[in-house]
Formats: sequence, C-alpha cells, structure tokens
Amino acid sequence: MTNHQMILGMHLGNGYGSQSSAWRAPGVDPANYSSFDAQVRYAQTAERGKFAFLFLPDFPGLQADVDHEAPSMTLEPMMTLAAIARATERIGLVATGSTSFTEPFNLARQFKALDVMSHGRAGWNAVTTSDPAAAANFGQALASRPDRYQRAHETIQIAQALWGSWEQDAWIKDKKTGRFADPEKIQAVNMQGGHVASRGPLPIPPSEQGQPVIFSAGGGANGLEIAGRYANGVIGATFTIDDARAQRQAYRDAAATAGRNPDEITFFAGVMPAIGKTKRAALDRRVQLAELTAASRVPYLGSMLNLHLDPSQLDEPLTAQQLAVAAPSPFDPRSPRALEVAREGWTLRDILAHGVIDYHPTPVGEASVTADHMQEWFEAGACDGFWVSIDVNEDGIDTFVDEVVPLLQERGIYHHDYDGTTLRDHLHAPAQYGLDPRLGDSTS
Ligand SMILES: Cc1cc2nc3c(=O)[nH]c(=O)nc-3n(C[C@H](O)[C@H](O)[C@H](O)COP(=O)(O)O)c2cc1C
Repeated sequence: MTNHQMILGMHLGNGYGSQSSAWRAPGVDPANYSSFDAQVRYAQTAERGKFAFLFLPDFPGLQADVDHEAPSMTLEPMMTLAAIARATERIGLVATGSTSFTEPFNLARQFKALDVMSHGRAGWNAVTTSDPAAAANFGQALASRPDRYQRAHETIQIAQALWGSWEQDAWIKDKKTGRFADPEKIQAVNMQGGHVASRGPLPIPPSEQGQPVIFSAGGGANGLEIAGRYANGVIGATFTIDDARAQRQAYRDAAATAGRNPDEITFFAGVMPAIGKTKRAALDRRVQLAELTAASRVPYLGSMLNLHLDPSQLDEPLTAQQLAVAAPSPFDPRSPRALEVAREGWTLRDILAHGVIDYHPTPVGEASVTADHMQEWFEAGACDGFWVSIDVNEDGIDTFVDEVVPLLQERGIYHHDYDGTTLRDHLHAPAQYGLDPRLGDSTS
C-alpha cells in the first residue's frame, strides 16, 4: 500500500477496557458491561480522534473466570453497533460474526441492515469460531477445521451474493408512478453449498458503500486464504516489526493469489499502549490494574523465560543466577521481549506491567513513546495502520485521542479529518457490490 498515512481502528469490547480488571479501575462504573451509553461515549471519543472504525470481537458464550474478571466481549455486537450507529456519523462499525454458527441469510441481513442504518459504515469480521464451548451453545460438537473453513467460504460468498441481490437502482420509490421497486432488478441468488444454502433475494437495498466490508483476523493458512479472497481489512497478531512485515506480505501475497490487487488489503498491527506522565506512572497504572491477577501470572512468566518462578518473588527482580540461565521460550513469540525487560532489572510485578503477556505489543511511558512505536512500525512497512486496544476505556481513549493522535498528526502520518463518509472510503477499499467477479464460485 502506498498510502503515507496510517489508518486506525479501535478495539471495543466489554465496556471497560482490554485489561481484565478494568472494571475495577478508578472512575469506572462497574455496571458498564450492560451500559450502551458508555459504549456510545467511547465510540464518540474514538470518532473525535478520527478513527476509521470500531472493532468488536465476539465469542458466542461466556468465557471469563467471572469470579474476578469481566467477560471480554460486549453483550451482543450487532446490538451495540446499532446503538452506536445512531449516535455517530463517520466512524466505521466492524462486528465479529461466526460463519460456523450463523446462517448466511441472517448474517447478510443483519450486517446489511447495519450498513444501511449507518449510511455505509458496516464491516463484518468473519470468524470460524474454534472453541468447543461455543459449539456446545448451539447443541453441536466442533466441526473439523477443513469443514469449518469450507463452510466459511460458502457463508461469505452467499452473504456477498445476497448483498448484491438488489441491483443498485432497483429501489424506485416513486410516489407519482406508484412504483416502489423494480422486481426485474431484484433477483434470487440460488446458491447451494455443501454446508449452507440460500435462495434469496435479501429484502434490503444497497447502502451508501454498496455493501459491508469484510474483515479477517488470525487463523493460520486457512485464515490467510479467507483474507486473500474476501477481506479488505486484516488484524494481525505480531510482536516484532520483522514478523509484522512478513505477515503483511503473506496477506498481500494471498490477495494476489486470489487474483486481487494486494493494495486492497489493509493490514493492521495491534498495539496496547500503557500511557502515563512518566514511565513510572504508566507502569503504576498497570500495576494497580493487575493487583489481583499479577501473582497468578508469575508461573506463566517463568515458562516464557524458561525458569521456575514463584509468586513470592513478585516484588523482586530476577536474581543474577536466574538471569544467567534465562532463555526465551520458543513457544511464545512474546518471550524475547519479556527477557529484554527482565534484563533491565525490573521486579516481576513491573515486568508484567510492561504488558509482556498482553496479546499485542505494549509501548510504556509518555504518549510520545506510543507515537514513536507506531511511527517506527508504520515507516518500516510493518503495517498500514493499527488496531488500538485501550487498557481502561473511561479515561484511556481520551488520553490516546488527546495526546497520541496530535503527535501522529504533527508528524504528518495521520489524517486531521475524515475525507470520506463510508468505511470503504476510510480504508481506501474499492467498490464492491455482490460477489467479487474475479473469484471463482465454490458453492454453486
Ligand atoms: C486480533 C485478533 C482478533 C480475533 N478476534 C476473534 C473473535 O472476536 N472471535 C473469534 O472467534 N476469533 C477471533 N480471533 C481468532 C481467529 O479468527 C481464528 O479463529 C483463530 O486464529 C483460530 O483459527 P482456526 O479456526 O484456524 O483454529 C481473532 C484473532 C486475532 C489475531
């Protein structure tokens, strides 16, 4: 991608923030899990920061250890985004939807309705859902991976075909002639796959962007193929610039293999900033959040460093002897960073506060540290933008928008305002209506 400005997406989950104890943080209403008003407020702040989209992960079930932790997802992503759509104007709205446990007609209908309601701002993060606990919620055993991915291909293709089942000028709505729509321009899709099928048409006309944008996140070689064929936005899971570059290239290659232009895929690296007036303040914010969970993470930290670590050492650094034998675990890509931080002499509690077990890199310190991280990755060709995951939404989104965004703007690597109105505009994604004619149809 030749675009010289990065694109940002905001992770929106349970109403508290991405740290599991954000629900207990100072100033946070512990009832935010069920507050659509709070979600709307966070969305509006992200829009003030000119974010291209909000991204709502989803898992159909209860995953958290709710004794102390809040579930990490919103109550229901489409409902949340419907509330947000009515209270925002420009920001894109991306929800995760399972191809394994939802019929393509339902997915197509809900996402298209959101797209119309939001005037062309909807996106669908299509996931196969790989947890047996989710399958059990639908009375099923988890299907094999090849079956799940075959169904995913069929589901996405049928949904896209349904989205295109009204020609773009099919809706006449002319009071004078009395013609509401032109039935000649509203066609059945008649698609029959091995797993799913639909006759169509959908009862919904096109939106301002035609139809929703497809997103993809993770999923190995199978996920790469899904992204290469259908996605315009991809969220990676990367911990180093080199790895991010390689992942981004792999997605671009997958798009080329599918006969698409690699620039049609925007690759986002995750970032989970820890921001404070000083590095110590940023660490203290995380230390306070991890008050009840830090001890339980020590054994895992040990496994990342190839050491046996005990929670009794939480407020001490690694000993010289431990440092001498510590080695990064080959099983966790975050391990080299954990070792690097440990070698700086921090206590175990502070090592954890550096976010070394978080699921995306964590720049720690003043806002400029986060801005520097993002600039370095972006300019190294590691990504086209970032999926920003905030520790505590209540004050953290404002901090990012008020302190990091202006730095990126001053440096000329982030826009000052939206230059379009739809999610497709924000991603510089090409127009698409119905199925992509460049892709072969594997369902009919
Ligand atoms: C940044 C990111 C976000 C993800 N969000 C979700 C999600 O919300 N729901 C989900 O079921 N899987 C999510 N995943 C997981 C992948 O979509 C994929 O299902 C997983 O890698 C397992 O792939 P498999 O089906 O090939 O085993 C996410 C992955 C990444 C990297």
